[in-house]
Amino acid sequence: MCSDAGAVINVDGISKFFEIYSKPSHRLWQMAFRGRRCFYEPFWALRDVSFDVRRGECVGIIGRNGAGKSTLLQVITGTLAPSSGNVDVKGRVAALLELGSGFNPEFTGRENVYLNASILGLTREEIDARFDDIAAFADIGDFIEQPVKSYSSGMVVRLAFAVVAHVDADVLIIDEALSVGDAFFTQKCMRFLRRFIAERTALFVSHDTAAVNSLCSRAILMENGRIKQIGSPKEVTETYLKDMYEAHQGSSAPTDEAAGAEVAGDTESAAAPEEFRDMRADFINASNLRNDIQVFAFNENSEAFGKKGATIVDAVLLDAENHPLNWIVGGEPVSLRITVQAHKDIFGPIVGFFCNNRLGQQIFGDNTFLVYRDKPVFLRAGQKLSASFSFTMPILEVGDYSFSVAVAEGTQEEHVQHDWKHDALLLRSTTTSCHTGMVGIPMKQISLNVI
Ligand SMILES: Nc1ncnc2c1ncn2[C@@H]1O[C@H](COP(=O)(O)OP(=O)(O)OP(=O)(O)O)[C@@H](O)[C@H]1O
Repeated sequence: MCSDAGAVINVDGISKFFEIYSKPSHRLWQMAFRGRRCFYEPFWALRDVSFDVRRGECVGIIGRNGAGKSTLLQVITGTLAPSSGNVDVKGRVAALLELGSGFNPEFTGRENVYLNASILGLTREEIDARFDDIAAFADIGDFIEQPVKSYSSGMVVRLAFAVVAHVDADVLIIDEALSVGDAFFTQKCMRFLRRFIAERTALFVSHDTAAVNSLCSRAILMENGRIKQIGSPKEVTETYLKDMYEAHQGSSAPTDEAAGAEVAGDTESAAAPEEFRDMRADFINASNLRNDIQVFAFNENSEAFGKKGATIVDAVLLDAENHPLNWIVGGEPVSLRITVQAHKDIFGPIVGFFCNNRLGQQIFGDNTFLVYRDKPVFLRAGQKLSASFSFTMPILEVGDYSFSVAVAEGTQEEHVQHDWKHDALLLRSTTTSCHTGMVGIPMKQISLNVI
């Protein structure tokens, strides 16, 4: 293939086979015969794979289990030699491949930071200067002084990501690492990745089509060791989902039909509910499709920015009687109460929130500005203010979510941000009826009419 002169990564006709032996003894024979006879069957994990990645691109690689994604990344990072073809990568490459594969389990976190960062090209002085930032990013407390073998998988990925985020890499290669961390950490990584790929280059393997669509500028679909499609993330993830759907179609169909039959029952009587409520709510909430959402306590130490003329001291979800909730159900009414402490006089406070999914995509949010536009509130230093938002909780897909909360002063267009707390309130959706789109909207009415 003709390579692109501006490419940071050039993958040119890569093929890779693994030697598959039917008996362990054949491996010994193979060594003894030194290639004069062949005792293995070649298994082609990659066949004639070619593509370029330019600076400023983030390319997502998706495909079913065994499609060859990890093998491809290992060939690109140089941990695996290709059987044929060439790879050329310009600049410093930092990779997060198999979980913790770069760590020595007997060494402490601190020792592994020094080991890994020096392998990635930093001098001892550079690592000394960055160590505190790396430890703060990993946020694993005193575990940094413990051997890595005592870490949970989440801690390993935190430390590994913290190292690669601080080595001034030109190219970042990530293999599914983000699926291991918790929601706070995933969002911190996402914020870092967005900044990183604005200027540099990343390759990102994932089964998560939302992550690929959110982060990547291009995507590659792998199938049986070959490239099936290269294109926009949207096009490529659509093909991937279509392939997955076709492969699994048989098994999921009866469940959908069962739910549909119940719902379609009596559309006339359910046509005009007195309150806004999904017409299927009773059926859904009595089944394992109920959208159970665990609510964690307000995290006052979450990452924050702002001038701190006022700070947010609490955020809580409440029921209709103003009782704090640690469990809510998607599709049901709920209130979010945000409490602000003023440290100076604030004229015209605006309090708002965003609900983010685990990729940091803002899926919904609101603020108090429009309601108080013509009657701004005056808050004196030392006073507290409570802002309340009552709404119907959308139905969330299974996964981790967070509320970011903020207080500003001024107008929608021109304001001073006093306190923006990322991920102040964590939610975990454990079961759901929502499998398409970013959230499910409760449906007031659904009907079928033969006309
Ligand atoms: N060392 C090895 N020896 C033999 N076969 C291997 C080896 N490593 C990978 N394979 C095979 O190569 C194929 C591609 O594997 P690879 O791990 O690259 O797939 P993948 O797309 O990353 O899959 P997954 O999504 O499950 O991680 C698989 O069929 C796998 O079994």
